[in-house]
Amino acid sequence: MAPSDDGGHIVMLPFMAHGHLIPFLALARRIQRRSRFTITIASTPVNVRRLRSTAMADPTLRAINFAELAFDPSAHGLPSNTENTENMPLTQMVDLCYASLSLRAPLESLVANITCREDGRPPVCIISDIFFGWAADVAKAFGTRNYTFTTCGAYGTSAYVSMWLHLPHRGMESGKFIVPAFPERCLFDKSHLVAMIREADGDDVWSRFLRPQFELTLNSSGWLCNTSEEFEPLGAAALRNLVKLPVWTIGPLLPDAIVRNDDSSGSSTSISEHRPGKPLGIAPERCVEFLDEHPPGSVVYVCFGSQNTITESNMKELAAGLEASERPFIWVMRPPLGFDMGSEMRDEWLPPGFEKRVTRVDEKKKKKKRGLLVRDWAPQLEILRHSSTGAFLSHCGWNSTLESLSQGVPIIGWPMAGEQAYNAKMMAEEMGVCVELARGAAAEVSREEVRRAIEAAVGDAEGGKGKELRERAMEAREKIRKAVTEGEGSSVKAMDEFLRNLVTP
Ligand SMILES: O=c1ccn([C@@H]2O[C@H](COP(=O)(O)OP(=O)(O)O[C@H]3O[C@H](CO)[C@@H](O)[C@H](O)[C@H]3O)[C@@H](O)[C@H]2O)c(=O)[nH]1
Repeated sequence: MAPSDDGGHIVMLPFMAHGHLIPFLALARRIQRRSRFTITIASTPVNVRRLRSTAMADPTLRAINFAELAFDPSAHGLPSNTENTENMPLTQMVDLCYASLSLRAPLESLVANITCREDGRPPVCIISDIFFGWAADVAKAFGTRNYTFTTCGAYGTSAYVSMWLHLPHRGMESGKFIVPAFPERCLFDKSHLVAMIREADGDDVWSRFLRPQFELTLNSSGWLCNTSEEFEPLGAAALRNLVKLPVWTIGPLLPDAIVRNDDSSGSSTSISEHRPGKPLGIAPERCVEFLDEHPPGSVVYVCFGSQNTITESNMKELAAGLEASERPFIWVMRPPLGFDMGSEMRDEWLPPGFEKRVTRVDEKKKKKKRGLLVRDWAPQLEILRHSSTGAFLSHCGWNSTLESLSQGVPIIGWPMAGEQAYNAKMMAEEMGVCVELARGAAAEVSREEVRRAIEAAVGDAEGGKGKELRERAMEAREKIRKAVTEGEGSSVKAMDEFLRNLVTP
């Protein structure tokens, strides 16, 4: 436990995306458990409503306060109620980023109210997302501190932020390049860059939003990162090198049930409601039932996070590759790129007869169902913690990465956006826990490549990578568990140090 504090107030400001809201909630829970601070998470009305309903259902979150910050999407060219990146095309995402700048005035009012309510004492600090660098100015104006929390890993964050701060990469002749803050041996490749950064020149829409925000985060009093020292030694060093501020590696912020040293494959409803305020596309029990029918380490889980999808032609090839692999699988499906991601799936997006073939049970031949198709949202944690799950075909979002490796499940990487390609690079080069299938949502993937990647991850062929990948993934799992072990874990100590620092004048 951290030293006793005087029960001040912490205000948290997550970016409006599930991949950010989820770790912010987890951070709030962790701080609350280890201190007496009052915590208020501030966000737009739709997001607050969802967060509240999650907190109501979870006793460990009940004491957390939520504050609505007034937000008018239509004033920024967004459809009404569009307050989250979920199912949002990239073209709208930039609008949401610019629109988020309008949260400054409501945040100032909130901080002023808290200050007034607490006899002129401002909040102890504002913990804000890396996309909200402006919160450092708000904190300063109220005579309090600001800490930046990156919901991504240290390696991925350092590469992402450093590349935006050191533009341009446009017209780069050679494929390989060094990224400031990283050692020379750690060369990056042009193919790691998503289009928006490859094409950025400092004066494009993304540069004009991201660069000032990242520069402002460097004025905060320190950074928190959702990782641990032993899990990402190179990334942690790179992040300190880049931001030149104190960095507390307080992660992975995962539910206790998933990190606990518990090898049982049973289901748990307590960890399934993972998307604030939205229902699951399938009951966790059905996934567990499917997984129970297959041998340990045999099932491939396919899911691309909360906001990514693939092209229609890749969807067909992925389906054909999964079929050709002859391995059992669970696939979380969303409409392909170019279609409304929140709409119903259509048969025409898959090879003819695919669903029927893979979900058929042949009683005579005693053949089990090969595939479980989940619409929109799966109970990912339950699936990953089941001993039958053998590999995760993932977009390499940081939460998915941590969730998978915390269970010793190796990754078949298909990074698509943000810092995902850097996560995949680190997992392949530094950790040896990932085979990369493709880079970019629009990369053309063939069924044979899919089949081979699956075989490399779950197959046992002599000379294949499977065994080594699984061993490395188990090593990663141990590092994660060690970091969050009460009393001795590096992340537990880092959290206590951070909390101690908050009460130090
Ligand atoms: O069917 C699903 C799909 C997702 N999830 C959960 O949703 C989260 C998804 O997070 P993540 O894997 O990080 O993916 P994104 O939603 O794409 O996350 C965004 O935020 C991350 C950092 O916070 C970044 O690493 C990513 O690049 C960025 O896209 C995870 O907790 C998953 O368990 C489910 O429970 N069921």
